[in-house]
Amino acid sequence: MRLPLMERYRAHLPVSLNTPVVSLLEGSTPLIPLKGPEEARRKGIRLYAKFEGLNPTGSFKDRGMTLAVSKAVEAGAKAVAAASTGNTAASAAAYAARAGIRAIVILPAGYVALGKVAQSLVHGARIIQIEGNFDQALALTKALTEAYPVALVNSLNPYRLEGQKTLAFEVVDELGDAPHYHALPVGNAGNITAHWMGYKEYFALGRSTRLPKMLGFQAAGAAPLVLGRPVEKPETLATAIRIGNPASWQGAMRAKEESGGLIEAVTDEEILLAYRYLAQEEGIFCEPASAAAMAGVWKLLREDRLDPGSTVVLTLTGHGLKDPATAEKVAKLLSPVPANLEAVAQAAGLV
Ligand SMILES: Cc1ncc(COP(=O)(O)O)c(/C=C/C(=O)C(=O)O)c1O
Repeated sequence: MRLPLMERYRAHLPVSLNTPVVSLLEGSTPLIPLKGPEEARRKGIRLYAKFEGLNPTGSFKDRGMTLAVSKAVEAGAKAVAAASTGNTAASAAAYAARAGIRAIVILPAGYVALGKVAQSLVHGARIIQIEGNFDQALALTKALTEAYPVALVNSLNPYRLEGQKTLAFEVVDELGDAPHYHALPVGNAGNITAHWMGYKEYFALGRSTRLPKMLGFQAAGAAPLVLGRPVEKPETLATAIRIGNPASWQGAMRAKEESGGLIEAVTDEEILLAYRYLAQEEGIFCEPASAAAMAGVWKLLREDRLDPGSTVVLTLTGHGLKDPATAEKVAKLLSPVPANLEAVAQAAGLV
């Protein structure tokens, strides 16, 4: 029987018997062994995809939201608010509906993928689109929750990171140890901060014999952590990580430095190649931002920067259905054909 995430890892979370469990049975996502590109196979490097697109709202955000909304309800909140590039909004909308409280989401107009807007709409969230980017949306949301009785559920809320650290627990529980490397995309940087928290906690408990090197990847047009300064006008087709001034900047730096890892940039072209590889060679449909992890690992493999025989886990953070428009950038839909066998066989390339 599948457990709510908060029950599976209750001993490691800031909850008590007074904490309601607002859950959609999130977590326990599959760790899928990849065939891996030739550059990995010839060095005996094993790749695994932690597919977070199979969470209830289709992204890793559910791990943090189950805890943040549960703790907000425990504190008597009647509404939660989040700025979002889309997935935090979708998750906040779903968990607020689950809890019977209101969700207010502030989105950068024109830069949120269709699937995520649909989710926030259908769950009944109050959607406010601003004429600005995510960083401005976050500043406004912080101001709103300071001025009115609304709980902030962005990753500035520590309960979000506490929930998201459970991904590391699941990887160690399943592999029997931590991987040598853990790769993931980085936008607002809550997730890399939370992954590192989880790995350190489990290592301190003796549940693993090693700590992984954290490999964070940003889109080249939205790479403040790579440049070492905020990016005023971040641009990338991976709209989930189109963020110029990460709220968890320090957490990301700690994860990189303490783990001996790295945070580097990948281009939109490399992201699309990885996005297509995962879908067409591995059968995994993730959203573009998630593919940045694959693009980054591929780059390190080409540059011979990963140890032979090592194990690499990639967090694929969101499902590809979130952003159907991007699918058309890697595959073209053929025009309709007459409804007869000859035309169909010809279009199928069989004659
Ligand atoms: C699919 C996907 N992949 C990667 C990230 C980056 O994680 P962080 O580095 O913890 O921000 C996001 C983040 C989305 C939001 O920040 C939001 O939804 O507001 C995402 O949706």
